[in-house]
Amino acid sequence: MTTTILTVDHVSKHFGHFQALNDVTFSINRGDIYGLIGENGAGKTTLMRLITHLSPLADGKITLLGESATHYQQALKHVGAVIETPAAFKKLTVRQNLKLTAIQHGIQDKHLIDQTIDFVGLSAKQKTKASHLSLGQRQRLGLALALLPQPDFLILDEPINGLDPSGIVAFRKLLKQLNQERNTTILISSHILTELYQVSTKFGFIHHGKFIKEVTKETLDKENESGILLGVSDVKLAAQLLDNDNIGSFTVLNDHQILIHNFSIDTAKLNQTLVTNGVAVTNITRQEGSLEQYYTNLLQHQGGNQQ
Ligand SMILES: Nc1ncnc2c1ncn2[C@@H]1O[C@H](COP(=O)(O)OP(=O)(O)OP(=O)(O)O)[C@@H](O)[C@H]1O
Repeated sequence: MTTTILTVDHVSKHFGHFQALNDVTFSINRGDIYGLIGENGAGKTTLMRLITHLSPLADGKITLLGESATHYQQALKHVGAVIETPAAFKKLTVRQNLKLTAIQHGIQDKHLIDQTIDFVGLSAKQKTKASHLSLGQRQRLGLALALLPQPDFLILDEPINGLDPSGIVAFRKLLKQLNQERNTTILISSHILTELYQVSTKFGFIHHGKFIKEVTKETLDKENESGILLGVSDVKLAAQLLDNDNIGSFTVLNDHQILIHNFSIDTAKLNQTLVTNGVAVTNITRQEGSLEQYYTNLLQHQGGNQQ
């Protein structure tokens, strides 16, 4: 059963005469890692600020963990967020910042502080004041503060900014780990689309304040013609064998090629099945279309990216 964590229903936001969000409607299911994509000024941060009540909601409705009105604040206790500058106290050390957050959330378990510092890779810096941390380390501290209360839903606005390449890899692992081991649902925005592609299960696109498209990673891969490209001597027989093997969705591209819309198949096993049944396999390769390309095409259909 899918549970909806967040529903944004016909939400608009004005700053004076300027409309930053225009009738935005979408929802996020439990377990999703939802990548939010849009140009500078598209409205991503504004949307995240509305969800977390950092900015007042005037038009539309937002339902968080089933709550939209009086108990919204209660629901927010299950949300961790890093939006814009992480909210650490500069004069306090890493550890003191976490202690303070623990007190604010009534967290008694002292090990949780150690675990969280370790989890974000700041053990060596736990006695360092927040003001003396590098940009990437401050990002990690912000994440630690958001993670400490073990939220069900994590909202991250451009969290990869300022991380070095190994930091980005560690961060990706960390998000996947949170999602898989703690079933944490994540809403994340980033302009680094290659990275966003690697972590997200679904993508939402915002353009000039409008929510223009939502696509699952699976559909995106299909539309991008991404998957395992199989070169075979007999496509008809190969297709039958793939069906018998319940390999999942695939497309016969031409007389010699089949595209399997699933990167996680066991290619060695597949090769063996085909060869044993008399199908010569000429090649098995990964074919990847990019999220960047998909986004560029989407913007072209929106009539370019003029302001
Ligand atoms: N407090 C404010 N007052 C006036 N305009 C605002 C305010 N906050 C945001 N805006 C405007 O709303 C629009 C959306 O801004 P927002 O920060 O949500 O964009 P974004 O998608 O997060 O962009 P970026 O990728 O650059 O971070 C921008 O044009 C911005 O100038």
